[in-house]
Amino acid sequence: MVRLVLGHSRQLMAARGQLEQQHSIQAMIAEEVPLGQTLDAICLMLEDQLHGGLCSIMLADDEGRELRLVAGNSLPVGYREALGAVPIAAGMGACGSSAHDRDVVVCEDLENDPRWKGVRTLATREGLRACWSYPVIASDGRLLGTFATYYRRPARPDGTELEMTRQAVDLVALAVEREQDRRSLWESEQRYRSLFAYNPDAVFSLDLRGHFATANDHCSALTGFPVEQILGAHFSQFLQPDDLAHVQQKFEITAAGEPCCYELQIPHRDGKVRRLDITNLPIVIDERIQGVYGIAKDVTQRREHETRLRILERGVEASVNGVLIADAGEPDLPIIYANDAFQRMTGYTREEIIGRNCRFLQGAETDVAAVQQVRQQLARQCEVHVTLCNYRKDGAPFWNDLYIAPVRDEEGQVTHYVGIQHDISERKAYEARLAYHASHDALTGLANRALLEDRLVHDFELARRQGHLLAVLFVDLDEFKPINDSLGHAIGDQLLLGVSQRLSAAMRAGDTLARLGGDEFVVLLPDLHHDEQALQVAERLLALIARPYRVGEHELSLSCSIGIAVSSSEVSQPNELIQQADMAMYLAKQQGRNAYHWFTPEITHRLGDRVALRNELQEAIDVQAFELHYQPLIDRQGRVVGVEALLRWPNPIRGYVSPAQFIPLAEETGQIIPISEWVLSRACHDLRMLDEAGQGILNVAVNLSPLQFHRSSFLGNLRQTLAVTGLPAPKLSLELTEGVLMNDTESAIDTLHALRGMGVGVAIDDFGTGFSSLSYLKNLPIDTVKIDRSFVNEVTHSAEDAAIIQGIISMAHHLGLKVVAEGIEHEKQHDLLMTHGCDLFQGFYVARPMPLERLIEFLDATQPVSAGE
Ligand SMILES: Nc1nc2c(ncn2[C@@H]2O[C@@H]3COP(=O)(O)O[C@H]4[C@@H](O)[C@H](n5cnc6c(=O)[nH]c(N)nc65)O[C@@H]4COP(=O)(O)O[C@H]3[C@H]2O)c(=O)[nH]1
Repeated sequence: MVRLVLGHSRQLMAARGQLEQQHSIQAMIAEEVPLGQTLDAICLMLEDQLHGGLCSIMLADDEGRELRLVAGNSLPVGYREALGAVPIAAGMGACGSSAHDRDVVVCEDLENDPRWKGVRTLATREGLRACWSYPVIASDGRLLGTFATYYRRPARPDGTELEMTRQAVDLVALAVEREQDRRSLWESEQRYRSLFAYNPDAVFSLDLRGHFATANDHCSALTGFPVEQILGAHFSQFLQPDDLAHVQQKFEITAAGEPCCYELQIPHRDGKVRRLDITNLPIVIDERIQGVYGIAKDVTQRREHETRLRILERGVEASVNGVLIADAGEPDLPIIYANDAFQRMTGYTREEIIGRNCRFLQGAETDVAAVQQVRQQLARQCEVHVTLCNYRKDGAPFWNDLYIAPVRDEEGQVTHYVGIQHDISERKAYEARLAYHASHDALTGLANRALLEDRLVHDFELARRQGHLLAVLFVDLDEFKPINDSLGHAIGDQLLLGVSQRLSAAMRAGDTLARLGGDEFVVLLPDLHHDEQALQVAERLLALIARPYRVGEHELSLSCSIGIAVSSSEVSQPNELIQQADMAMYLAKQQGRNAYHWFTPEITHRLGDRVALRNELQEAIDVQAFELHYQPLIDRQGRVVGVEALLRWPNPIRGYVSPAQFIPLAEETGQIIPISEWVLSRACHDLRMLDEAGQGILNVAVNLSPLQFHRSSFLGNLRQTLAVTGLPAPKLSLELTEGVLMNDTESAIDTLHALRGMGVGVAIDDFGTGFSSLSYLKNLPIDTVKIDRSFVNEVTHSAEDAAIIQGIISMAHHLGLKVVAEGIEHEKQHDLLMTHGCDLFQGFYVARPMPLERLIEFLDATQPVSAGE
C-alpha cells in the first residue's frame, strides 16, 4: 500500500514536473526566446522524461525536400556532424521516413532495420541502436520537421513514452510555427517598410480626417517641408486653394473604399509648382477602412517633356518642309514617319511609303554624284546636305534641297535619320531664268554681249589650238532708227525679231548669233578654213536681211552693213576681233550701206579714234560727266532776254571736246538720246535756279537732236521734265535744224503743233544753210529763225550775205517770226543787224557761253546795262 501510495505520489510529482517543464517551455515560446534555445530545452525536457533517450529535432526546408538538424546536443558529436541534410523519402532512416510518411516511425533495432540501410554504420558506429521519429506537423497541416529519440540499445516506446513524445512534438510545432509567424510578420513589415522607404515616389498615409499619419522622405522632397512638419498636418495645407474641393472629393471617394487616380499641381516651398500624379488607396484593416494611402509621382518633368514633344511633333507636322524619319536599325533604312508637307510635296501618301527606302524619289535626272555623296555620308553616320532632282508620284521632277542628320541615343548610337526636304524648284527655275536673262537678249532670245564674249573667248582659243579661222561679223541694220522712231517701238521690236529669226535660220551648229542691243548683231563663225567662207556668209546675210518684211499692215524694207574680221596671228585678244569688225562695219556703212567690208589694219588708224571716242562718250553718259553752259541773248535794247544752253564735255585726256565733234557721233550711235534728256532736264532745272537766285525766269533755248525729236516718247518726256522742274513752258524754246523738219514733215508738223499747244517755243537753227526756202516756213508752227553764223560772219564784208540776211529778216517778220542772229563777234556786225531790224543778238560780242555760276555774275553785272555798250 505504502509502495502504491509512494508510486502514485512519485507519478504525481513526475506529472507536475513535466507540467512545469512544459509551462516553462511555453513561457519561452511566449517570450520569443530564440527558437534554437527553445528547441534545445524541449529536447532536454523529453530526455529528462525518457530514461536513456537522446532527443534531436530536424526542420524541413521550404521546399519540403530535406531535413536539417537544429537541436540535439545529446547526440554523439560524430553523428551530429555526419548527419548533414537528410532527404525526405521513404526508407531514409527514421526521420526521412517519418517526414515522408507523416507518421511515427519506430526503428527498434538499427542493426537490422531496412530503413537504415545506407546510414546504419553512421549510427551504430556512434553506439546508437534504436530511433523513434515523430513528424512535426503545423496547425495548417504543413510538415515542419521531425522529432527523433535515439537509444543506445534496441528499444520501442510504450504508450506513456509515445504520449510524452507527442506532447514534446506539439511544443516543437508550436515553437516553430510561432517563430515562422513572427518571421513572416517581420518580413512583411520589412517589405512594407521597403516599399515605403525605397519607393521613388512620395508615399504617405492619411487618417480618416485627412491628416498625414506617415510620409516617406520623398514627401519632403516634393513639398520642401521636413517629414516631421508633414506628419500631423492636414493635406489641405499643401494645396493651392483652387484645388481644395477637388482633392477633398477624391479623398472622400477613397475613404469610402474606392481607389482613385488624378493629377494635381502643388506649390513647392521654393515657390515652383510641381505636377503630381496621385493614386489614392483605402487602408482596409479587418474589413474596416482606417485611412487612405497616397502615392504621389512627380510628373513635372515628364509633362514638360510631353509638352515639348507635342510642340515639336506639331512643329514637324506643320512644317512647310517635308520631314522624313528613317530607322537606322534596319539595313535598308525604312521610312517610319513622313509629315504632311512631304506628302503634299511628293504626292505619296504615308501608307505608300512607310517601310520603304526613300530611293523611290529618284529618277532618270537624279544626279548620281549627289546620291553617292548621301550614301557615303550616311555610311559614316554624318550629316549631309545636297540638292538633287527628285520625282513626285505623278512623275514630275522637282528640286529637293535635302538635309539629312543622324539621331543618336544616349550611348551615341545612331538610331534614326531625319531628312528635311525643301522643294526649291521655283528658286531653281528663277535662277535658270536669271541665268538665261544674264546671258540672253530679252527681245530676241539671242545671246547677249556677256554670252557672246564667253563664246568668243572659247572659239578664239579653239581656233588657235586647232589652226582654224574664227570670223566675226558685225551686222548693223541701215536706217532702222527712223523706222523705230516713226512707227514706234512695237513695230521696231517686231522688225528686230524678224531680222533675228532670219539670221538664226542662217546659222550652222557651232555658230553664235548675238544681239548687242539696238540694231547691232554679231555673228561668230568658228572653224573656218578660208576667209572666203566668211564672205559667203556675209553675202547670204545681206540678201536675207534685204528681203521685205511684213509687220502688221506695214511692208518694210531694210538693209544692213556688215563688218568682217578674221582671226590671225596679229590678233592677240579675242575682243579685238569685235572692235575690228565694228570698224569694218562703219566703213561698209560709209560705202553706201547694204554692203560688207573687210577689216584691214589701215582701218584701225582711220577709225580707231572714233571707236575710242564712242567708248569714252559712253563712259561720260554713264557717270553724267557733262556740263551745261549758257550763252546770253540780248534784245534791241541790249537787255538779256534769254540764254542758249550749250553742252560741254570735259574729257580728262582730250580737254573740252566740242559738241560739233561728238554730237554727230552720238547721233549715229544713238547715244544722243540719254545726252539730250540730260540737257533738257538740266537746262530747265538751272533756269528755275536762276529764278530762285532772283534773276527772274529767262528764256532758255535748247538744241534738239533729230533723233530725240522723232521719238514717240519725246512729247511725253518733255511734259514730264517741265512738270518736274516747274519751268513754265513758254520760257523754253527748242532749236531744230531745217533738216529735221524736212525728213518726215507730216509727223514733224504734228509734233510742232503739239509743242505750240504746250506753249513751248520753236526756233529754226542755222537758218539759211538748208535747202528749204523761206516760203515753207509759213506752214510751220514756229516762232523764231536763227540766222546761221556763216552769214553773220560775212555780213560786214559781203553785200550778198547782207542782202540774204535782210531778206530773211523782212520775210520772217512778214510771217510773224522773230529773228535771232548768232555768231556776232564784232560791234559792226551787231550794228548792221540792228539796222536791218534783227530782233535778238547772240555771239561772242555779247558774251561767250559760260557756266551757270558765271552767268549769274554776268547777269548781276550787266543788268540793266546793255551789252556791247
Ligand atoms: N565762232 C563763234 N562761235 C560762236 C559764237 N557765239 C556762239 N558760238 C558757238 O556757236 C554754236 C551755237 O550753237 P549751235 O549753232 O546750236 O550749234 C551747236 C549745236 O548744234 C550743237 N550743240 C551744242 N549743244 C547741244 C546740245 O545740248 N544738244 C544738241 N543736240 N546739240 C548741241 O553743237 C553745236 C556747236 O556748239 P558749240 O561748240 O557750243 O558752239 C556754239 C557756240 O559756242 C561766236 O561769236 N563766234
